Amino acid sequence: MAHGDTSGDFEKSPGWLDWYDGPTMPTFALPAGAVDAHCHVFGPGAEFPYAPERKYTPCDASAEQLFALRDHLGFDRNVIVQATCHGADNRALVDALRRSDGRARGVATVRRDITDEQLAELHAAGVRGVRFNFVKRLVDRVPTDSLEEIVAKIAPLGWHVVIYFEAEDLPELYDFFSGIPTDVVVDHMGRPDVTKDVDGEEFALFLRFMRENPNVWTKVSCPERLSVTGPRALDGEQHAYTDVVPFARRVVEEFPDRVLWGTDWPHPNLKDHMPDDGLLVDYIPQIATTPELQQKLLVDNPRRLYWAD
Ligand SMILES: O=C(O)c1cc(C(=O)O)oc(=O)c1
Repeated sequence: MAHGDTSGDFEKSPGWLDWYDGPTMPTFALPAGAVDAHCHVFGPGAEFPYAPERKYTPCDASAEQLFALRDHLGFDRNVIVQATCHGADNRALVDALRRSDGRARGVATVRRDITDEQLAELHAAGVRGVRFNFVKRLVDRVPTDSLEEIVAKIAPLGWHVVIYFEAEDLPELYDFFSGIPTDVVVDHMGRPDVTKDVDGEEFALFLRFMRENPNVWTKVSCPERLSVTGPRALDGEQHAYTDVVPFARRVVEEFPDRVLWGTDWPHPNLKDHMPDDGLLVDYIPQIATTPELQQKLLVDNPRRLYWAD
């Protein structure tokens, strides 16, 4: 079956862009032990059905395909994040973790009625966090009292909370986020609008959020999602997404010990192009400009958060 097919009874959402087949070999040599700290598996749908409440149906993207990409790009490990198309059914994630020989950790999505036994099973598989999603096109909003109940259950395991939201929603969510007692990891820098000034009010609020809350980390990932003017990581482009660079570089330089990076493979819901993941790796030295910063971003930080034990 071609990689873009979706199996089982599933048909991809109209306009779906499949992940890039045959990525180039990156020019940037990743440091030994580098972690791709944000990626997903999708299905395969015939084995691990997509959730009824999903807002999109992707192409399949299996654990084997993810691990092949890991090896091709030169990563040592993955952090696999539960994608919203699987809802709170973590079977595909758990299966991928179990096949990884300890080289993958996971972030799950759970409901408030999750039991301690189920959490222990997820922990044994390699899950180390839960994801709370506030992006309206991806999920229906879960009330904060449910989320607080989940935090109380996962905190004793030493897990953290991954949050995904858009910059315009940070003012409303600021106090709730600041009250989370565990480590917190923000997906994709809180999705700044990069057409705005990096010194402007919107990004200043995000930087203040990180400054005021030393338990907050962020992924400086997804330039391909945030970029408006590009250029795109395609056709050999070594300096892609220059409009996102000032934002990511600012965060890496101010918070070098609380940043992570991931490919976001297989890049759900991109509308205008699918990046060449090899060239996406070549974006990294634009935002982490010294070997010391690269070592923290790609090796030391993710290992501290996900492989402390
Ligand atoms: O922006 C997105 O569409 C997106 C979706 C998901 C997901 O569906 O889980 O995850 C991401 O990291 C990004």
